[in-house]
Amino acid sequence: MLLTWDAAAVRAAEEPLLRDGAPLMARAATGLAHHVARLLRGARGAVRGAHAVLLVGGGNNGGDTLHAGALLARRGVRVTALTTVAHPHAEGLAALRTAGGRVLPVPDGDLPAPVRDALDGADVVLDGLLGLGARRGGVRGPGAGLVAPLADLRGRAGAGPLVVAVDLPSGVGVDDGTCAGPVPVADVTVTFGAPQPAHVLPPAAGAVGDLVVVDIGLDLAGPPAVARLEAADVVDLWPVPSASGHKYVRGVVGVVAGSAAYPGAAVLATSGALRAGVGMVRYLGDAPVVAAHPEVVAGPGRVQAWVVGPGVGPDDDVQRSRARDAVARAGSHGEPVVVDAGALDLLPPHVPPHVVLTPHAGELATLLTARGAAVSRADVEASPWEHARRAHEATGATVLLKGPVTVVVGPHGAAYAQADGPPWLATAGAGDVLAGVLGAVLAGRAADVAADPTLPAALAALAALVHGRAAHAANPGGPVTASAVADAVPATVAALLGGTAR
Ligand SMILES: NC(=O)C1=CN([C@@H]2O[C@H](COP(=O)(O)OP(=O)(O)OC[C@H]3O[C@@H](n4cnc5c(N)ncnc54)[C@H](O)[C@@H]3O)[C@@H](O)[C@H]2O)[C@@H](O)CC1
Ligand SMILES: [K+]
Repeated sequence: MLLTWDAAAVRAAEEPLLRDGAPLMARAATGLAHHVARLLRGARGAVRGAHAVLLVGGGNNGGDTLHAGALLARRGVRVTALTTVAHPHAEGLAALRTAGGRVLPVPDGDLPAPVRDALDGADVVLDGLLGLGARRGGVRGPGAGLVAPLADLRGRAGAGPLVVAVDLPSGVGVDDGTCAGPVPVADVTVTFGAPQPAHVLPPAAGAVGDLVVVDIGLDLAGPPAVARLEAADVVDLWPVPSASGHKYVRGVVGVVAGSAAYPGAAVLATSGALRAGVGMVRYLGDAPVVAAHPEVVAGPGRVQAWVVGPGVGPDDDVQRSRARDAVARAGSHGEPVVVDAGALDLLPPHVPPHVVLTPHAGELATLLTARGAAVSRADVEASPWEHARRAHEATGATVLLKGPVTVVVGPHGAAYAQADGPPWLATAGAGDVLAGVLGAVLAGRAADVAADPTLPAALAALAALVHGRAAHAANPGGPVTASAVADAVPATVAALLGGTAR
């Protein structure tokens, strides 16, 4: 599991070490220079003779970058520092100059020709404008003028420089993953001590690239902020049937899905549940689910978890009433419920955390707006983490917000950000499959869910992980259909449980 700590926790961990005189900046710069050299060797076969351009801001992030530049210069790299403040880190600047690095001040406004030429000729650009000290609003001042030219250079297919973010892509909201202004997009981010929420939360996570953590000796004592489940975590969470387990012990999922307009949603949600290895699926509705899946039992009966809402239309009073009943039962009897799509407007004022909402950004905006906050889809997309949290706080439910990075928020600080699926996964019906997979894992672990209010969040992240990986497996590198994603779930689970996955 990848754990992150917020800026205050990282600073608190640094503080006693700095008081004792531990050379944290030297450790950070040494690790940074090591990874930049490794990347240069990989990209061009040699470190010596490469051209590194440093984007230098006014704080210690710029200091790390200048010191790393000095180390690279000593290894034969031609280093140019583009300084965006009048007084960059003094020691770092002196070290770079002593090592033979060149320094070019960047003014406000148009970039002078030598600055443009330096960027044009760079093999690697180190983004050291802002790190932990970034205040909300993106990069301001002369540094902001470097972001667009850098993006243009990266756009040159195969010919642009490698971009390495120092600690964080400059200007991201460290604790909430927002990008309120222009942010340089990195190929690799080298962070120090511990990852932070912005490394995993959208939209900032999209600017991080590959994440490398350099150990500078921090002891992160407090609770982590946002987690990301990895392949190795699946075996601890997935409901694996015991040899003696019968179908009721393995979990029965009740599905309330589909309507005349969207019968396919019911088939896909049911596919997701079946392929994830549930004991049995009971289907309530008129869609041709049993024809598609003969193993499904039509009609009511005992279930361990519900999936309600996929393809349920706003005028379908019968399905809506069934969905409403399932959500109400979750409050009184404790069966977990996945509430998706057409059932999201049926929530009572407050529900327990084993009610898991699975909206996309537009649906979350509608849900929050219905509860008195004027929120647009764009607001949610700009700050998915904040809005998922608000939805959890407003409803009590565990919230899984779908997107390129799926964010999950539950009670007691349970929080996950999963980036497992390819962009191809943004396809009709994929969300129905996810709802089914999540219903299956909730049913399979219903007894544990009753005992641990944070478990639904972990299981929601688990379902997102498996769903995303199934999309990769369905057609590596190419388009997928929702049905193909569902079909890939059993082998994906087997690989993850068998330890054959990466
Ligand atoms: N504290 C420590 O001992 C360590 C810090 N390290 C580095 O230090 C960084 C944090 O350093 P700082 O606290 O100096 O902060 P930063 O270097 O992130 O930035 C602070 C500076 O940026 C300015 N600034 C803030 N928001 C801005 C914006 N939106 N646009 C333009 N300028 C803005 C501030 O006025 C200040 O001058 C970490 O990210 C890491 O790279 C590492 O050297 C490891 C050890
Ligand atoms: K940075």
